[in-house]
Amino acid sequence: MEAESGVVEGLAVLKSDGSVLYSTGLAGDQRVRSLMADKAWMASARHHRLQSLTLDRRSYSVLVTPMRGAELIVFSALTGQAVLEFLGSVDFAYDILEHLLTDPFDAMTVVDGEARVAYVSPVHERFFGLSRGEANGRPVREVIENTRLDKIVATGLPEVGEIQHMRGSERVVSRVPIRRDGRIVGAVGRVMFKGPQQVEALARRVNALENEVRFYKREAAALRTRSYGLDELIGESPAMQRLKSELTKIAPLSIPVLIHGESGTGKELVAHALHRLSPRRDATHVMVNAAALPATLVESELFGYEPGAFTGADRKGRKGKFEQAAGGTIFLDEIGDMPMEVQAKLLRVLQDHMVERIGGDRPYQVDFRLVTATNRNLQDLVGQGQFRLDLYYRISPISIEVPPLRRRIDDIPQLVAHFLKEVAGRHGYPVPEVEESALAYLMEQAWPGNIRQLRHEVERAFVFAENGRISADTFVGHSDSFVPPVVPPEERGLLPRRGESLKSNLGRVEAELVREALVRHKGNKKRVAEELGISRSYLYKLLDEGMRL
Ligand SMILES: Nc1ncnc2c1ncn2[C@@H]1O[C@H](COP(=O)(O)OP(=O)(O)OP(=O)(O)O)[C@@H](O)[C@H]1O
Repeated sequence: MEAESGVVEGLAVLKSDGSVLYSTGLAGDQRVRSLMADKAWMASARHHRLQSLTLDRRSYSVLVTPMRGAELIVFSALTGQAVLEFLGSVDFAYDILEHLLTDPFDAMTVVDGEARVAYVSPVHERFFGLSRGEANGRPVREVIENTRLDKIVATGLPEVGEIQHMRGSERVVSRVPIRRDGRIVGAVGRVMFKGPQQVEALARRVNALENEVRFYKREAAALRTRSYGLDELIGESPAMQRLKSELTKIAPLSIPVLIHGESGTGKELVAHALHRLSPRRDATHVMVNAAALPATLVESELFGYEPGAFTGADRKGRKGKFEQAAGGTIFLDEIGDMPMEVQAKLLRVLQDHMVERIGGDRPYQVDFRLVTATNRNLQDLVGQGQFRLDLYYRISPISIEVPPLRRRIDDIPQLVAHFLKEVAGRHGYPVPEVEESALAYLMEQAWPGNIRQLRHEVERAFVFAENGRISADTFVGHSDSFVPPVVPPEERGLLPRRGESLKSNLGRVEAELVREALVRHKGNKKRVAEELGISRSYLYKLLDEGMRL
Protein backbone atom coordinates (compact mmCIF):
# COMPACT_ATOMS: atom_id res chain seq x y z
CA MET A 1 0.00 0.00 0.00
CA GLU A 2 1.26 3.50 -0.83
CA ALA A 3 2.24 5.57 2.24
CA GLU A 4 0.57 8.91 2.75
CA SER A 5 2.76 11.78 1.76
CA GLY A 6 4.29 13.67 4.67
CA VAL A 7 3.79 10.91 7.21
CA VAL A 8 6.90 10.40 9.33
CA GLU A 9 8.24 6.89 8.65
CA GLY A 10 11.39 6.99 10.70
CA LEU A 11 13.50 9.00 13.12
CA ALA A 12 17.12 8.90 14.19
CA VAL A 13 19.25 10.91 16.59
CA LEU A 14 22.98 10.88 15.87
CA LYS A 15 25.65 11.89 18.32
CA SER A 16 28.26 14.41 17.21
CA ASP A 17 30.71 11.57 16.42
CA GLY A 18 28.14 10.12 13.98
CA SER A 19 27.09 7.14 16.09
CA VAL A 20 23.38 6.41 16.39
CA LEU A 21 21.92 7.35 19.77
CA TYR A 22 18.36 6.43 18.92
CA SER A 23 16.51 5.16 15.87
CA THR A 24 13.01 4.01 15.07
CA GLY A 25 10.91 2.97 12.05
CA LEU A 26 12.69 3.27 8.74
CA ALA A 27 15.79 4.61 10.51
CA GLY A 28 16.23 1.15 12.06
CA ASP A 29 16.43 -0.52 8.63
CA GLN A 30 19.90 -1.94 8.13
CA ARG A 31 20.33 -0.25 4.74
CA VAL A 32 19.40 3.14 6.19
CA ARG A 33 21.72 2.63 9.15
CA SER A 34 24.62 1.96 6.79
CA LEU A 35 23.73 5.08 4.83
CA MET A 36 23.81 7.09 8.06
CA ALA A 37 27.20 5.57 8.82
CA ASP A 38 28.47 6.56 5.38
CA LYS A 39 30.37 9.82 5.83
CA ALA A 40 29.87 11.00 2.23
CA TRP A 41 26.08 10.38 2.32
CA MET A 42 25.72 12.16 5.65
CA ALA A 43 27.83 15.09 4.41
CA SER A 44 25.50 15.44 1.44
CA ALA A 45 22.38 15.15 3.62
CA ARG A 46 23.74 17.79 6.00
CA HIS A 47 24.63 20.04 3.11
CA HIS A 48 21.19 19.79 1.48
CA ARG A 49 19.31 19.60 4.82
CA LEU A 50 16.40 18.29 2.79
CA GLN A 51 16.82 15.63 0.14
CA SER A 52 15.10 12.59 -1.29
CA LEU A 53 15.81 8.92 -0.77
CA THR A 54 14.41 5.92 -2.67
CA LEU A 55 14.16 2.53 -1.00
CA ASP A 56 12.21 -0.49 -2.26
CA ARG A 57 10.75 1.75 -4.99
CA ARG A 58 9.28 4.09 -2.42
CA SER A 59 10.38 7.68 -1.96
CA TYR A 60 11.12 9.52 1.24
CA SER A 61 12.28 12.96 2.16
CA VAL A 62 15.22 13.14 4.52
CA LEU A 63 15.42 16.20 6.74
CA VAL A 64 18.54 16.79 8.80
CA THR A 65 18.14 19.22 11.70
CA PRO A 66 21.03 20.11 14.00
CA MET A 67 20.36 19.86 17.75
CA ARG A 68 22.63 20.78 20.62
CA GLY A 69 25.48 18.22 20.39
CA ALA A 70 23.49 15.94 18.11
CA GLU A 71 21.51 15.70 14.88
CA LEU A 72 17.89 14.76 14.27
CA ILE A 73 17.10 12.94 11.01
CA VAL A 74 13.48 12.64 9.97
CA PHE A 75 12.37 10.29 7.17
CA SER A 76 8.93 11.08 5.70
CA ALA A 77 7.00 9.40 2.94
CA LEU A 78 6.93 11.34 -0.29
CA THR A 79 4.47 10.63 -3.07
CA GLY A 80 4.29 13.92 -4.96
CA GLN A 81 6.26 13.58 -8.18
CA ALA A 82 6.80 17.34 -8.42
CA VAL A 83 8.27 17.56 -4.89
CA LEU A 84 10.50 14.57 -5.60
CA GLU A 85 11.80 16.18 -8.74
CA PHE A 86 12.30 19.44 -6.93
CA LEU A 87 14.30 17.82 -4.13
CA GLY A 88 16.19 15.66 -6.60
CA SER A 89 17.18 18.52 -8.88
CA VAL A 90 17.83 21.42 -6.57
CA ASP A 91 20.75 21.33 -4.19
CA PHE A 92 19.38 24.15 -2.14
CA ALA A 93 15.74 23.03 -2.00
CA TYR A 94 15.68 23.55 1.74
CA ASP A 95 16.91 27.13 1.38
CA ILE A 96 14.25 27.84 -1.21
CA LEU A 97 11.52 26.67 1.11
CA GLU A 98 13.05 28.76 3.87
CA HIS A 99 13.11 31.75 1.55
CA LEU A 100 9.51 31.25 0.47
CA LEU A 101 8.39 31.20 4.07
CA THR A 102 10.38 34.20 5.23
CA ASP A 103 10.38 36.38 2.10
CA PRO A 104 9.47 39.83 3.46
CA PHE A 105 7.71 40.71 0.21
CA ASP A 106 5.62 37.63 -0.31
CA ALA A 107 3.69 36.53 2.76
CA MET A 108 1.66 33.37 3.11
CA THR A 109 -1.23 32.08 5.14
CA VAL A 110 -2.15 28.40 5.16
CA VAL A 111 -5.52 27.15 6.35
CA ASP A 112 -6.64 23.56 6.81
CA GLY A 113 -9.74 21.88 5.39
CA GLU A 114 -11.86 23.53 8.11
CA ALA A 115 -10.52 26.98 7.28
CA ARG A 116 -8.54 27.11 10.53
CA VAL A 117 -5.14 28.77 10.42
CA ALA A 118 -2.37 26.21 10.09
CA TYR A 119 0.45 28.61 9.43
CA VAL A 120 1.10 32.31 8.97
CA SER A 121 4.51 33.33 7.63
CA PRO A 122 6.51 35.53 10.02
CA VAL A 123 6.29 38.71 7.94
CA HIS A 124 2.55 38.36 7.79
CA GLU A 125 2.29 37.79 11.51
CA ARG A 126 4.19 40.99 12.11
CA PHE A 127 1.91 42.81 9.69
CA PHE A 128 -1.14 41.68 11.66
CA GLY A 129 0.52 42.28 15.03
CA LEU A 130 0.40 38.56 15.92
CA SER A 131 3.03 36.82 18.00
CA ARG A 132 4.69 33.70 16.57
CA GLY A 133 2.13 30.93 16.09
CA GLU A 134 -0.56 32.90 17.93
CA ALA A 135 -3.16 32.45 15.20
CA ASN A 136 -2.61 28.74 14.63
CA GLY A 137 -5.75 26.70 15.09
CA ARG A 138 -8.09 29.72 15.05
CA PRO A 139 -10.75 30.15 12.32
CA VAL A 140 -9.11 32.29 9.66
CA ARG A 141 -12.06 34.71 9.56
CA GLU A 142 -11.26 35.73 13.14
CA VAL A 143 -7.67 36.46 12.31
CA ILE A 144 -7.58 38.15 8.89
CA GLU A 145 -9.99 40.85 7.85
CA ASN A 146 -11.69 40.42 4.48
CA THR A 147 -10.17 36.99 4.05
CA ARG A 148 -11.78 34.64 1.58
CA LEU A 149 -9.67 31.58 2.34
CA ASP A 150 -12.72 29.94 3.98
CA LYS A 151 -14.57 30.39 0.68
CA ILE A 152 -11.70 28.88 -1.26
CA VAL A 153 -11.75 25.82 0.97
CA ALA A 154 -15.52 25.60 0.53
CA THR A 155 -15.67 26.11 -3.24
CA GLY A 156 -12.27 24.85 -4.38
CA LEU A 157 -12.11 27.78 -6.81
CA PRO A 158 -8.89 29.80 -6.91
CA GLU A 159 -8.82 33.60 -6.94
CA VAL A 160 -5.67 35.04 -8.45
CA GLY A 161 -4.49 38.66 -8.49
CA GLU A 162 -7.38 40.08 -6.48
CA ILE A 163 -7.12 43.32 -4.52
CA GLN A 164 -7.72 42.93 -0.78
CA HIS A 165 -8.07 45.75 1.70
CA MET A 166 -5.92 45.03 4.79
CA ARG A 167 -5.14 47.31 7.65
CA GLY A 168 -5.69 50.46 5.63
CA SER A 169 -3.88 49.46 2.44
CA GLU A 170 -4.66 47.63 -0.75
CA ARG A 171 -2.75 44.44 -1.42
CA VAL A 172 -2.62 42.12 -4.39
CA VAL A 173 -3.46 38.60 -3.19
CA SER A 174 -3.80 35.13 -4.67
CA ARG A 175 -5.76 32.37 -2.97
CA VAL A 176 -5.59 28.78 -4.14
CA PRO A 177 -7.11 25.55 -2.83
CA ILE A 178 -4.71 22.69 -2.06
CA ARG A 179 -5.84 19.18 -2.96
CA ARG A 180 -4.59 15.76 -2.01
CA ASP A 181 -5.93 12.84 -4.00
CA GLY A 182 -8.60 15.17 -5.35
CA ARG A 183 -9.81 16.17 -1.88
CA ILE A 184 -9.43 19.75 -0.66
CA VAL A 185 -7.14 19.64 2.35
CA GLY A 186 -6.67 23.35 2.79
CA ALA A 187 -5.85 26.58 1.03
CA VAL A 188 -2.94 28.94 0.71
CA GLY A 189 -3.25 32.69 0.54
CA ARG A 190 -0.33 34.78 -0.66
CA VAL A 191 0.07 38.51 -0.38
CA MET A 192 2.45 40.49 -2.52
CA PHE A 193 4.14 43.09 -0.40
CA LYS A 194 6.77 43.71 -2.98
CA GLY A 195 7.12 47.28 -4.09
CA PRO A 196 3.73 48.57 -3.01
CA GLN A 197 4.51 51.53 -5.26
CA GLN A 198 4.76 49.19 -8.23
CA VAL A 199 1.47 47.63 -7.36
CA GLU A 200 -0.08 51.02 -6.85
CA ALA A 201 1.34 52.19 -10.16
CA LEU A 202 -0.12 49.09 -11.77
CA ALA A 203 -3.47 49.69 -10.12
CA ARG A 204 -3.41 53.31 -11.31
CA ARG A 205 -2.56 52.18 -14.82
CA VAL A 206 -5.38 49.64 -14.80
CA ASN A 207 -7.65 52.35 -13.52
CA ALA A 208 -6.58 54.74 -16.26
CA LEU A 209 -7.06 52.03 -18.87
CA GLU A 210 -10.51 51.27 -17.50
CA ASN A 211 -11.36 54.93 -17.75
CA GLU A 212 -10.04 54.97 -21.27
CA VAL A 213 -12.16 51.96 -22.21
CA ARG A 214 -15.18 53.65 -20.63
CA PHE A 215 -14.42 56.80 -22.61
CA TYR A 216 -14.16 54.92 -25.90
CA LYS A 217 -17.32 52.99 -25.13
CA ARG A 218 -19.13 56.26 -24.58
CA GLU A 219 -17.56 57.64 -27.75
CA ALA A 220 -18.59 54.57 -29.71
CA ALA A 221 -22.13 54.82 -28.36
CA ALA A 222 -22.14 58.51 -29.15
CA LEU A 223 -20.83 57.82 -32.65
CA ARG A 224 -23.78 55.59 -33.34
CA THR A 225 -26.25 58.28 -32.42
CA ARG A 226 -23.80 61.11 -32.87
CA SER A 227 -25.43 64.46 -32.90
CA TYR A 228 -22.46 66.13 -34.63
CA GLY A 229 -24.70 69.11 -34.56
CA LEU A 230 -23.43 72.57 -33.96
CA ASP A 231 -22.43 71.64 -30.40
CA GLU A 232 -19.44 69.74 -31.67
CA LEU A 233 -18.19 72.82 -33.44
CA ILE A 234 -16.46 74.59 -30.60
CA GLY A 235 -16.04 78.34 -30.87
CA GLU A 236 -18.11 81.47 -30.53
CA SER A 237 -15.88 83.89 -32.43
CA PRO A 238 -17.65 86.06 -35.00
CA ALA A 239 -16.21 83.83 -37.77
CA MET A 240 -17.62 80.71 -36.11
CA GLN A 241 -20.95 82.31 -35.45
CA ARG A 242 -21.19 83.23 -39.11
CA LEU A 243 -20.32 79.68 -40.11
CA LYS A 244 -22.89 78.18 -37.75
CA SER A 245 -25.62 80.46 -38.98
CA GLU A 246 -24.80 79.53 -42.61
CA LEU A 247 -24.93 75.85 -41.71
CA THR A 248 -28.33 76.17 -40.10
CA LYS A 249 -29.69 77.79 -43.24
CA ILE A 250 -28.07 75.43 -45.73
CA ALA A 251 -28.52 72.11 -43.94
CA PRO A 252 -32.27 71.58 -44.60
CA LEU A 253 -31.83 71.92 -48.38
CA SER A 254 -30.82 69.00 -50.56
CA ILE A 255 -28.50 71.09 -52.70
CA PRO A 256 -24.82 70.03 -53.03
CA VAL A 257 -22.42 71.88 -50.76
CA LEU A 258 -18.71 72.42 -51.24
CA ILE A 259 -16.78 73.00 -48.03
CA HIS A 260 -13.55 74.84 -48.50
CA GLY A 261 -10.87 75.48 -45.91
CA GLU A 262 -7.26 74.86 -44.99
CA SER A 263 -6.19 71.50 -43.69
CA GLY A 264 -7.23 70.83 -40.10
CA THR A 265 -9.85 73.56 -39.89
CA GLY A 266 -12.67 71.11 -39.19
CA LYS A 267 -14.22 70.50 -42.61
CA GLU A 268 -15.15 66.99 -41.71
CA LEU A 269 -16.97 68.20 -38.59
CA VAL A 270 -18.79 70.74 -40.70
CA ALA A 271 -19.88 68.00 -43.11
CA HIS A 272 -21.21 65.93 -40.20
CA ALA A 273 -23.03 68.95 -38.84
CA LEU A 274 -24.68 69.50 -42.23
CA HIS A 275 -25.94 65.94 -42.22
CA ARG A 276 -27.12 65.99 -38.62
CA LEU A 277 -28.94 69.27 -39.09
CA SER A 278 -30.68 68.03 -42.22
CA PRO A 279 -33.93 66.05 -42.52
CA ARG A 280 -31.69 63.18 -43.65
CA ARG A 281 -30.12 62.82 -40.20
CA ASP A 282 -31.61 59.36 -39.55
CA ALA A 283 -30.23 57.89 -42.76
CA THR A 284 -26.55 57.13 -43.35
CA HIS A 285 -23.77 59.65 -43.69
CA VAL A 286 -21.26 57.94 -45.97
CA MET A 287 -17.72 59.25 -46.07
CA VAL A 288 -15.40 58.73 -49.02
CA ASN A 289 -11.86 59.97 -49.34
CA ALA A 290 -11.83 60.95 -52.97
CA ALA A 291 -8.05 61.27 -53.14
CA ALA A 292 -7.59 57.69 -52.02
CA LEU A 293 -9.82 56.19 -54.69
CA PRO A 294 -7.70 54.49 -57.36
CA ALA A 295 -9.28 54.68 -60.81
CA THR A 296 -9.29 50.88 -60.99
CA LEU A 297 -11.44 50.47 -57.91
CA VAL A 298 -13.53 53.58 -58.12
CA GLU A 299 -16.45 52.02 -59.96
CA SER A 300 -16.85 49.09 -57.60
CA GLU A 301 -16.39 51.33 -54.57
CA LEU A 302 -18.79 54.04 -55.63
CA PHE A 303 -21.35 52.09 -57.63
CA GLY A 304 -21.06 48.53 -56.29
CA TYR A 305 -21.35 45.33 -58.29
CA GLU A 306 -23.74 42.49 -58.97
CA PRO A 307 -23.02 38.89 -57.86
CA GLY A 308 -20.26 37.31 -59.94
CA ALA A 309 -19.52 40.57 -61.77
CA PHE A 310 -15.81 39.83 -61.90
CA THR A 311 -13.34 37.29 -60.56
CA GLY A 312 -12.47 37.92 -56.95
CA ALA A 313 -15.70 39.81 -56.34
CA ASP A 314 -17.85 39.01 -53.36
CA ARG A 315 -20.31 36.27 -54.32
CA LYS A 316 -23.27 38.18 -52.96
CA GLY A 317 -22.41 41.37 -54.81
CA ARG A 318 -21.89 44.66 -52.98
CA LYS A 319 -23.54 48.00 -52.55
CA GLY A 320 -21.57 51.02 -53.68
CA LYS A 321 -21.14 54.16 -51.57
CA PHE A 322 -23.94 56.00 -53.38
CA GLU A 323 -26.37 53.19 -52.69
CA GLN A 324 -25.28 53.09 -49.05
CA ALA A 325 -26.03 56.79 -48.82
CA ALA A 326 -29.58 56.33 -50.13
CA GLY A 327 -31.85 58.76 -48.31
CA GLY A 328 -28.80 60.25 -46.58
CA THR A 329 -25.65 62.17 -47.40
CA ILE A 330 -22.50 61.21 -49.26
CA PHE A 331 -19.44 63.19 -48.23
CA LEU A 332 -16.57 63.21 -50.72
CA ASP A 333 -13.52 64.54 -48.89
CA GLU A 334 -10.44 65.87 -50.73
CA ILE A 335 -12.44 66.25 -53.93
CA GLY A 336 -9.68 68.48 -55.35
CA ASP A 337 -7.35 65.48 -55.43
CA MET A 338 -9.71 63.23 -57.35
CA PRO A 339 -8.10 61.75 -60.50
CA MET A 340 -9.54 63.01 -63.79
CA GLU A 341 -10.96 59.63 -64.87
CA VAL A 342 -12.81 59.39 -61.60
CA GLN A 343 -14.14 62.92 -62.03
CA ALA A 344 -15.74 61.89 -65.32
CA LYS A 345 -17.46 58.91 -63.67
CA LEU A 346 -18.67 61.03 -60.80
CA LEU A 347 -20.06 63.65 -63.12
CA ARG A 348 -22.34 61.11 -64.79
CA VAL A 349 -23.89 60.17 -61.46
CA LEU A 350 -24.40 63.76 -60.40
CA GLN A 351 -26.18 64.66 -63.63
CA ASP A 352 -29.17 62.40 -63.03
CA HIS A 353 -28.56 60.60 -59.72
CA MET A 354 -28.58 57.32 -61.67
CA VAL A 355 -26.24 54.62 -60.46
CA GLU A 356 -25.42 51.39 -62.24
CA ARG A 357 -23.68 48.51 -60.51
CA ILE A 358 -20.87 46.74 -62.34
CA GLY A 359 -22.40 43.71 -64.06
CA GLY A 360 -25.87 45.19 -63.65
CA ASP A 361 -28.28 45.46 -66.54
CA ARG A 362 -29.94 48.78 -65.74
CA PRO A 363 -29.19 51.94 -63.79
CA TYR A 364 -31.46 53.02 -60.98
CA GLN A 365 -32.15 56.22 -59.18
CA VAL A 366 -30.58 56.95 -55.79
CA ASP A 367 -31.61 59.83 -53.58
CA PHE A 368 -28.54 61.34 -51.90
CA ARG A 369 -27.25 64.68 -50.85
CA LEU A 370 -23.73 65.46 -51.99
CA VAL A 371 -21.29 67.26 -49.73
CA THR A 372 -17.70 67.73 -50.85
CA ALA A 373 -14.65 69.26 -49.19
CA THR A 374 -11.23 70.40 -50.26
CA ASN A 375 -8.34 72.50 -49.06
CA ARG A 376 -7.30 73.32 -52.62
CA ASN A 377 -8.41 76.18 -54.79
CA LEU A 378 -10.68 74.44 -57.29
CA GLN A 379 -10.90 77.42 -59.61
CA ASP A 380 -7.12 77.41 -59.94
CA LEU A 381 -7.20 73.67 -60.58
CA VAL A 382 -9.82 74.20 -63.29
CA GLY A 383 -7.54 76.84 -64.84
CA GLN A 384 -4.66 74.36 -64.80
CA GLY A 385 -6.80 71.68 -66.41
CA GLN A 386 -6.71 69.45 -63.35
CA PHE A 387 -10.34 69.75 -62.38
CA ARG A 388 -13.36 69.58 -64.68
CA LEU A 389 -15.26 72.82 -64.92
CA ASP A 390 -18.60 71.02 -65.37
CA LEU A 391 -17.96 69.01 -62.22
CA TYR A 392 -16.99 72.15 -60.34
CA TYR A 393 -20.37 73.69 -61.21
CA ARG A 394 -22.20 70.56 -60.18
CA ILE A 395 -20.66 70.34 -56.74
CA SER A 396 -20.61 73.97 -55.76
CA PRO A 397 -24.02 75.59 -56.02
CA ILE A 398 -23.38 76.45 -52.38
CA SER A 399 -19.91 76.80 -50.99
CA ILE A 400 -18.89 77.32 -47.40
CA GLU A 401 -15.59 78.68 -46.20
CA VAL A 402 -14.25 77.27 -42.94
CA PRO A 403 -12.01 79.97 -41.44
CA PRO A 404 -8.42 79.16 -40.46
CA LEU A 405 -7.64 79.22 -36.76
CA ARG A 406 -5.55 82.40 -37.03
CA ARG A 407 -8.72 84.26 -38.02
CA ARG A 408 -10.53 83.16 -34.92
CA ILE A 409 -7.91 83.11 -32.20
CA ASP A 410 -10.52 84.20 -29.68
CA ASP A 411 -11.82 80.61 -29.93
CA ILE A 412 -8.52 79.28 -28.59
CA PRO A 413 -9.37 79.34 -24.86
CA GLN A 414 -12.59 77.45 -25.49
CA LEU A 415 -10.89 74.95 -27.80
CA VAL A 416 -8.05 74.38 -25.33
CA ALA A 417 -10.54 73.74 -22.52
CA HIS A 418 -12.47 71.35 -24.77
CA PHE A 419 -9.43 69.32 -25.85
CA LEU A 420 -8.02 69.19 -22.32
CA LYS A 421 -11.29 67.92 -20.94
CA GLU A 422 -11.37 65.29 -23.64
CA VAL A 423 -7.79 64.05 -23.20
CA ALA A 424 -7.98 64.14 -19.38
CA GLY A 425 -11.25 62.21 -19.50
CA ARG A 426 -9.70 59.64 -21.79
CA HIS A 427 -6.87 58.99 -19.33
CA GLY A 428 -8.94 59.31 -16.18
CA TYR A 429 -7.00 62.33 -14.91
CA PRO A 430 -8.25 65.64 -13.55
CA VAL A 431 -8.30 68.48 -16.07
CA PRO A 432 -5.14 70.61 -15.62
CA GLU A 433 -5.41 74.31 -15.00
CA VAL A 434 -4.33 76.58 -17.82
CA GLU A 435 -2.51 79.76 -16.92
CA GLU A 436 -3.31 83.02 -18.67
CA SER A 437 0.26 83.10 -19.97
CA ALA A 438 -0.30 79.82 -21.80
CA LEU A 439 -3.43 81.09 -23.54
CA ALA A 440 -1.74 84.35 -24.42
CA TYR A 441 1.14 82.41 -25.88
CA LEU A 442 -1.11 80.12 -27.91
CA MET A 443 -3.04 83.10 -29.23
CA GLU A 444 0.22 84.48 -30.59
CA GLN A 445 0.96 81.50 -32.79
CA ALA A 446 0.37 81.26 -36.52
CA TRP A 447 -1.27 77.79 -36.50
CA PRO A 448 -0.55 76.62 -40.04
CA GLY A 449 -1.97 73.22 -39.04
CA ASN A 450 -5.08 74.87 -37.62
CA ILE A 451 -7.25 73.13 -35.05
CA ARG A 452 -5.65 69.76 -35.64
CA GLN A 453 -2.29 71.27 -34.70
CA LEU A 454 -3.79 72.97 -31.65
CA ARG A 455 -5.29 69.69 -30.56
CA HIS A 456 -1.91 67.95 -30.80
CA GLU A 457 -0.18 70.74 -28.89
CA VAL A 458 -2.77 70.61 -26.14
CA GLU A 459 -2.48 66.83 -25.86
CA ARG A 460 1.27 67.17 -25.61
CA ALA A 461 1.00 69.92 -22.98
CA PHE A 462 -1.33 67.67 -21.00
CA VAL A 463 1.49 65.15 -20.76
CA PHE A 464 4.06 67.74 -19.69
CA ALA A 465 1.81 69.69 -17.31
CA GLU A 466 3.54 70.21 -13.97
CA ASN A 467 1.54 69.91 -10.77
CA GLY A 468 -1.64 69.97 -12.78
CA ARG A 469 -0.84 73.37 -14.36
CA ILE A 470 -0.11 74.33 -17.91
CA SER A 471 1.88 77.50 -18.46
CA ALA A 472 3.43 79.11 -21.52
CA ASP A 473 6.63 77.25 -20.62
CA THR A 474 4.86 73.93 -20.99
CA PHE A 475 4.46 74.72 -24.67
CA VAL A 476 7.70 76.61 -25.24
CA GLY A 477 9.81 73.92 -23.63
CA HIS A 478 8.20 70.90 -25.22
CA SER A 479 7.22 71.80 -28.71
CA ASP A 480 9.25 72.33 -31.80
CA SER A 481 6.34 72.63 -34.12
CA PHE A 482 5.56 76.30 -33.52
CA VAL A 483 6.49 78.69 -36.24
CA PRO A 484 7.04 82.39 -35.61
CA PRO A 485 3.79 84.33 -35.63
CA VAL A 486 2.78 85.69 -38.98
CA VAL A 487 -0.49 87.11 -37.79
CA PRO A 488 -0.97 90.45 -39.47
CA PRO A 489 -0.91 93.45 -37.11
CA GLU A 490 -4.55 94.33 -37.62
CA GLU A 491 -5.52 90.87 -36.37
CA ARG A 492 -3.29 91.10 -33.33
CA GLY A 493 -4.88 94.31 -32.13
CA LEU A 494 -1.83 96.40 -32.91
CA LEU A 495 -3.81 98.94 -34.86
CA PRO A 496 -5.57 101.83 -33.16
CA ARG A 497 -9.24 101.30 -32.49
CA ARG A 498 -11.66 104.08 -33.14
CA GLY A 499 -13.81 105.04 -30.20
CA GLU A 500 -11.15 103.89 -27.75
CA SER A 501 -9.24 106.51 -25.77
CA LEU A 502 -5.67 107.37 -26.71
CA LYS A 503 -4.42 106.02 -23.38
CA SER A 504 -6.19 102.71 -23.73
CA ASN A 505 -5.05 102.35 -27.38
CA LEU A 506 -1.45 103.04 -26.41
CA GLY A 507 -1.69 100.64 -23.45
CA ARG A 508 -3.01 97.86 -25.65
CA VAL A 509 -0.35 98.31 -28.32
CA GLU A 510 2.34 98.50 -25.64
CA ALA A 511 1.05 95.29 -24.06
CA GLU A 512 0.97 93.54 -27.44
CA LEU A 513 4.55 94.50 -28.25
CA VAL A 514 5.80 93.40 -24.85
CA ARG A 515 3.87 90.15 -25.04
CA GLU A 516 5.30 89.36 -28.46
CA ALA A 517 8.83 90.13 -27.33
CA LEU A 518 8.39 87.98 -24.22
CA VAL A 519 7.31 85.05 -26.35
CA ARG A 520 10.12 85.61 -28.81
CA HIS A 521 12.71 85.68 -26.04
CA LYS A 522 11.03 82.86 -24.13
CA GLY A 523 10.34 85.10 -21.14
CA ASN A 524 13.86 86.54 -20.85
CA LYS A 525 13.08 90.03 -19.52
CA LYS A 526 16.59 91.39 -19.98
CA ARG A 527 16.47 90.76 -23.73
CA VAL A 528 12.91 92.05 -23.99
CA ALA A 529 13.90 95.33 -22.37
CA GLU A 530 16.95 95.61 -24.63
CA GLU A 531 14.97 94.94 -27.78
CA LEU A 532 12.19 97.36 -26.94
CA GLY A 533 14.62 100.01 -25.72
CA ILE A 534 13.04 100.30 -22.29
CA SER A 535 14.60 99.92 -18.90
CA ARG A 536 14.13 96.68 -17.06
CA SER A 537 12.53 98.54 -14.17
CA TYR A 538 9.92 99.97 -16.55
CA LEU A 539 9.26 96.49 -17.92
CA TYR A 540 8.78 95.17 -14.38
CA LYS A 541 6.46 98.10 -13.65
CA LEU A 542 4.33 97.16 -16.66
CA LEU A 543 4.25 93.54 -15.56
CA ASP A 544 3.43 94.49 -11.96
CA GLU A 545 0.59 96.67 -13.12
CA GLY A 546 -1.00 93.47 -14.32
CA MET A 547 -0.72 94.12 -18.00
CA ARG A 548 -2.42 91.14 -19.62
CA LEU A 549 0.66 89.31 -20.86
N1 LIG B 1 -14.63 73.76 -34.24
C1 LIG B 1 -14.06 72.66 -33.75
N2 LIG B 1 -14.35 72.26 -32.51
C2 LIG B 1 -13.77 71.16 -32.00
N3 LIG B 1 -12.88 70.39 -32.66
C3 LIG B 1 -12.57 70.74 -33.90
C4 LIG B 1 -13.15 71.88 -34.51
N4 LIG B 1 -12.66 71.97 -35.75
C5 LIG B 1 -11.81 70.94 -35.90
N5 LIG B 1 -11.75 70.19 -34.80
C6 LIG B 1 -10.90 69.02 -34.60
O1 LIG B 1 -9.70 69.21 -35.33
C7 LIG B 1 -9.29 68.04 -36.00
C8 LIG B 1 -9.25 68.27 -37.48
O2 LIG B 1 -10.55 68.45 -38.01
P1 LIG B 1 -11.03 67.85 -39.39
O3 LIG B 1 -10.46 66.49 -39.60
O4 LIG B 1 -12.49 68.04 -39.48
O5 LIG B 1 -10.27 68.87 -40.35
P2 LIG B 1 -10.29 68.94 -41.93
O6 LIG B 1 -10.48 70.36 -42.27
O7 LIG B 1 -11.26 67.94 -42.47
O8 LIG B 1 -8.80 68.54 -42.25
P3 LIG B 1 -8.20 67.93 -43.65
O9 LIG B 1 -8.42 68.93 -44.71
O10 LIG B 1 -6.75 67.77 -43.30
O11 LIG B 1 -8.90 66.63 -43.85
C9 LIG B 1 -10.29 66.98 -35.61
O12 LIG B 1 -9.75 66.29 -34.50
C10 LIG B 1 -11.52 67.76 -35.20
O13 LIG B 1 -12.27 67.05 -34.25
